[in-house]
Amino acid sequence: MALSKKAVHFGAGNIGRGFVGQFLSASGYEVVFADVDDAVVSALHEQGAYRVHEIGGDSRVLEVSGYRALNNRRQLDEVVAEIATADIVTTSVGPRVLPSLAPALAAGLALRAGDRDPLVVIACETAINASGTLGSIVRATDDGVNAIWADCAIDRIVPEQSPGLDVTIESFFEWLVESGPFDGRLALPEIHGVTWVDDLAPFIERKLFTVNTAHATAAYLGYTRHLDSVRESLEDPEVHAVVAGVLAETKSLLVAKYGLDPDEQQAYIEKNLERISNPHLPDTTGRVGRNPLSKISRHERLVGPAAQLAERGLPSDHLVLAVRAALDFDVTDDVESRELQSLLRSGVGAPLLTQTLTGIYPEHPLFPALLAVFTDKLASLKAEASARKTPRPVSA
Ligand SMILES: NC(=O)c1ccc[n+]([C@@H]2O[C@H](COP(=O)([O-])OP(=O)(O)OC[C@H]3O[C@@H](n4cnc5c(N)ncnc54)[C@H](O)[C@@H]3O)[C@@H](O)[C@H]2O)c1
Ligand SMILES: O=P(O)(O)OC[C@@H](O)[C@@H](O)[C@H](O)[C@H](O)CO
Repeated sequence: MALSKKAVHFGAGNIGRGFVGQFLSASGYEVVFADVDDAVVSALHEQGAYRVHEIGGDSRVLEVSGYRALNNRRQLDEVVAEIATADIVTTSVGPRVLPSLAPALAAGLALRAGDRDPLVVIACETAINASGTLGSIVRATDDGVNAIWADCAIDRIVPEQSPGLDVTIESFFEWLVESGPFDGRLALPEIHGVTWVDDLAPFIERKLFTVNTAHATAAYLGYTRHLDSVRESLEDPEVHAVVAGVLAETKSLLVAKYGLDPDEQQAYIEKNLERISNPHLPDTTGRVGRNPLSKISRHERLVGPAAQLAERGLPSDHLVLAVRAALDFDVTDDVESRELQSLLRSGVGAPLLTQTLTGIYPEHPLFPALLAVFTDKLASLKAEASARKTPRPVSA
């Protein structure tokens, strides 16, 4: 049976195959995956189906089939043509890659027939204002594009996977999409699992500053203790205390900023601590700590809440400790980790590194604490280097 609705999904990775693609397919969309990884695209094409294993209270296995798959580097024209006739475009490529999708979207929108409904674009990344940012890049080339850019908060833990297309995923999910941008131009699309909200800001900050702040803190502190899994990391009493500390700090921010009920936020914290230490879903400090440069940037899960707390005169010491631990993250197959480690060893001083990497400048109340963190890291690198140079005494 031909499906009448079409979705193009960029990024057929963990969240793309395991969550967004599966939900769109279950909602009656023909899904066209677009990815730059030849192996993933070929496997999707050749296998024609894959399975999603949901682990948790209601464990079950779901099969996804009936999709198509294209390589948006090698088959760009075909992807552009698919966008021109799609109802919806979703993404899960990572916030740093997201802007690079703008030319394909702009080209697809330029080809779109004038009488078609607006294209709905939902960037499903862990980032604030991801769809809006993508929209502003596309609109900078053509302000008249016929599209609705709807931001979302997407929450579901998909750890590193075994080779192959199947995805093992927690059964819990939350996918909140803002309804405001539709503004009477188009009925809200029927997508299984989506909750439409008028004001996304409190939800996205609550998710990013609770789930992802706790996750990143456990990952970075665990990594410095040579622990491989987030669960093991949370079992370490010192790490647990810092994670509890960051959660208390972000709670005080969320309560002050959005008037959240403190007991409800505490219940949300407890539920998420259980989720991130789920024994059935082993997650690694390497995956959760990936892209440390992004994670210590100005509006992200560590510096973002710490800066807002400092502006309100509230403490953020635990968040600052997590930033310090992030500077130790040194994983060779993570590009940002290599970039971070080389910047820390480049001879640039602590004040400039603090400003460039965190986006916090000397006039900001958080600056002294972050400067102390970078100063401490540079001092420890210097001490390590001089220990390597000092010849060991010859034993008698
Ligand atoms: N894994 C999770 O628990 C989870 C949960 C919620 C949200 N997210 C968010 O989803 C996004 C992706 O995370 P993931 O865990 O699925 O990562 P992933 O690495 O498993 O998947 C990313 C996919 O994007 C593809 N890709 C990279 N550049 C591309 C490009 N230019 N065009 C098309 N495809 C491209 C990669 O080949 C890969 O298949 C991130 O923003 C992440 O924060 C992840
Ligand atoms: O995807 P990242 O790198 O932004 O963050 C790593 C994890 O915290 C993240 O993937 C969570 O598992 C996810 O955000 C849960 O919804």
